[in-house]
Parts: sequence; structure tokens; C-alpha cells
Amino acid sequence: MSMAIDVDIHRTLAGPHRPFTLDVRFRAEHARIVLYGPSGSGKSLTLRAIAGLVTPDRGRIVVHGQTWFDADQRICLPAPARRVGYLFQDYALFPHLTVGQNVAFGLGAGWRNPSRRSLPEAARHWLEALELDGLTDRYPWQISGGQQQRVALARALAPHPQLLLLDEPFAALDPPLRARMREHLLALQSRLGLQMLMITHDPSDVEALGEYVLEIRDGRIHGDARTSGITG
Ligand SMILES: Nc1ncnc2c1ncn2[C@@H]1O[C@H](COP(=O)(O)OP(=O)(O)OP(=O)(O)O)[C@@H](O)[C@H]1O
Repeated sequence: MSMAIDVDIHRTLAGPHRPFTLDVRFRAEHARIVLYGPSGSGKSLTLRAIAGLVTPDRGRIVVHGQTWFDADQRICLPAPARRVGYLFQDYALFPHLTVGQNVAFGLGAGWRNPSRRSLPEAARHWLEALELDGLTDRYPWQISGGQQQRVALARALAPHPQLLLLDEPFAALDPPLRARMREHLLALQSRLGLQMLMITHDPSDVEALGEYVLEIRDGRIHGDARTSGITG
């Protein structure tokens, strides 16, 4: 199966002072793709467009040979049909659901209101894989930031996404924890053979996880950040 991600999208947004134009074009086939750029450069918009949460004005998005978006052909796959896992910057865990229920929620329709008692087997599997099995009955506010992130990862991975999208996954963690979580994610990614696309403004993320690095500035891609010397 082709691992290629082909993105060519255009979108103009009205801003408070001047309009922001997103004009992003890239093709990547690597397992670990990092989109690196400063705040306000268009990273989140790009990630959301790939996930189907933002609709571009023009262009196409083709992932693994499947057209997810094509303005000319009027194709726009709804977000759930794109089979991506999305890890939000603040993890977006449900505060009224336990750790186990949060992970079960990722499994979709049948588990939208999972009971505390009978977690599906797949949820148990991911709780174990991320070393959360001792925390199943806790609520998000009863666990640490690093543990919350693992719950969010387990929830995103449970439905077997073909692509994992990560929005600044370490920004909310204490600096000492970041290095450990980067290693954890790297190990998980290679064990699962998962393809991921991460957005970040942190050069340490680029160094630790960037197999293929794209730099974005002011809504445009400026080539491979490694070859242009961004990471020193
Ligand atoms: N819904 C929206 N309406 C109007 N402008 C928007 C909208 N969403 C984002 N923008 C603007 O688009 C630009 C890019 O935003 P985006 O969130 O993609 O940046 P980013 O690189 O992810 O930054 P950060 O790291 O701060 O999240 C910003 O100038 C932002 O103000």
C-alpha cells in the first residue's frame, strides 16, 4: 500500500487586520512527518484540513491513494470516513468519563456511552499497550498530564487509524516529561508501523521525531527544515 500523502490546499480566512492565506503543497511518504513552524503559520489549519475539520477553498488531499478532498471533483470525505487518529494539544478528554470509558469512546458508535463495568476487549488492549491498566477507573482530573496524554493516544489509536495526526503533543507537558514521552511515542510508532504527521514549533520535536521535516511559514511550505538548517 502506498504511504503517500499528497496535499495541495488553498484557503483564505478573514483576519482582524489582514486576511490569512493558507497555500500548502507537499508530498510525503515517510512514517514520521513533522510540519514545523512558528505560531500562526498555518500548522493547525493544515492538520484540520487533512482531518476533514476545515474545508479548503481549492485543491486536493490524497492519502494512501484515496482522494479525501478534491475541490474540482467536488469530493469531500466526511471526517469519520478519513480514518485518522487526532491527538489534540489539550488532549480533549471527556471529564465525565473514566480513563477506560474515554478509550472505549474511540471505538465508535456502539461505545459512545460505555458502561464502567464492561469495557470492550479492544479498549482493554490499548489501556495495556499504553500502560494505563491500573488507572482504568480514574477520571482525567485524577491522573497526571503524561497519563492524560497516553489516554488520549489510546483513544486515538483504538479504531486503527491509517494516519495519526498530532497537534503539539508535548506542549502541555513539563519539560522533563517531554523527552520521555517523545521516546514513548517513537517506540509505539515503530512497534505499530504507524504513519504519523505531527505539527510543532519545538525544534526538540523535530530532532527526536522528524524523519521527514517540512517547514511552514506564513501559510506556505518552505522545504525540508533539516536541509535548510533549522534544527542546527
Ligand atoms: N477560523 C478561523 N477564522 C479566521 N482566521 C483563522 C481561523 N483559524 C485560524 N485562523 C488564522 O489563520 C492563521 C493560522 O492559524 P493556525 O491555527 O493554523 O496557526 P498555527 O501555526 O497552528 O499556530 P499555533 O501554533 O499558534 O496554533 C492565524 O493567523 C489564525 O489567526
